[in-house]
This record gives sequence, structure tokens and C-alpha cells, in this order.
Amino acid sequence: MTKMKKLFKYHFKSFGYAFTGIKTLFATEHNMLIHLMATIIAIASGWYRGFNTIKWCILIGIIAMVWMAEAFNTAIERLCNKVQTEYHPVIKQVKDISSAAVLICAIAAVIIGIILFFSPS
Ligand SMILES: Nc1ncnc2c1ncn2[C@@H]1O[C@H](COP(=O)(O)OP(=O)(O)OP(=O)(O)O)[C@@H](O)[C@H]1O
Repeated sequence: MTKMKKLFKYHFKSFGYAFTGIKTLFATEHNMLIHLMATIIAIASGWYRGFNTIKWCILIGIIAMVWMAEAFNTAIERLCNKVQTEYHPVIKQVKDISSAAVLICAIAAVIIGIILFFSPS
């Protein structure tokens, strides 16, 4: 197999794992359905309001930011649950801080969303 083919196969496999991760996220995290609905509403509203290119880029950026925070939070929670089933103060801090990251992103997304939708295009 040529070096190029090997590289292509390697990256193709990595994409596969990433898509499996997205599937797992949707199958196990009920919050993802809320994020999906919010995303659909935000995109439809952007369409309706006739967003310009910059507004689309900002909207997609904040949507990705929230999804990413939720994905990392879920991964951290799963890892915590695996390594520590009993109560532990450090695990509490790790999980709480991880949830805080999602909350920070969600608050920022709402504020940016309000600015985007209530400012002239
Ligand atoms: N092993 C643990 N040790 C200490 N505190 C924990 C532990 N497990 C959970 N907690 C506390 O309970 C909170 C909720 O934890 P949990 O794992 O249920 O996450 P969650 O936010 O309810 O996530 P989800 O509903 O997505 O599973 C954590 O933020 C943390 O404060």
C-alpha cells in the first residue's frame, strides 16, 4: 500500500470513530436533543432574518461551541464514572467545573444570539 493510501485509510478510520462518538452522544445524552432543536430553530430564524455571511459564521461558531462543550462534558463525566464510582470531592469538582464550562458556553451563546437577531443585517 502506498504511503498516501495508508494516510487516507488512517484518517478515514478516525472520521469513523468521531461519527461513532456523535452517535453515542445522541443515544445517551438527552440534552443533545435540546441542543439539536435549538440549533434547528436558530438556523431557521437566521434564514428567515436573511443573515449575512458574517452573521452565519458567528451563528455556526456559537452552535459548534455549545455542542463541543456538551461533548467534552459528557466525555469527562463518563471517565469520572468509570474511574470513581464512590463519592469523591475531587470528582465532584471535576464534574461541577465541566458542567460550568457548558453553562458558560450556553450563556455566551444566548447573549451572542440576542445580539445577532436584534441587530440590523
Ligand atoms: N463520584 C462522585 N463524587 C462526587 N460528586 C459526584 C460524583 N458523581 C456525581 N457527583 C456530583 O453530582 C453532580 C451530578 O453528577 P452526574 O454524574 O449525575 O452528572 P449530571 O450533570 O447529572 O449528568 P447527566 O445527567 O448528563 O448524567 C456532579 O456535578 C457532582 O457535583
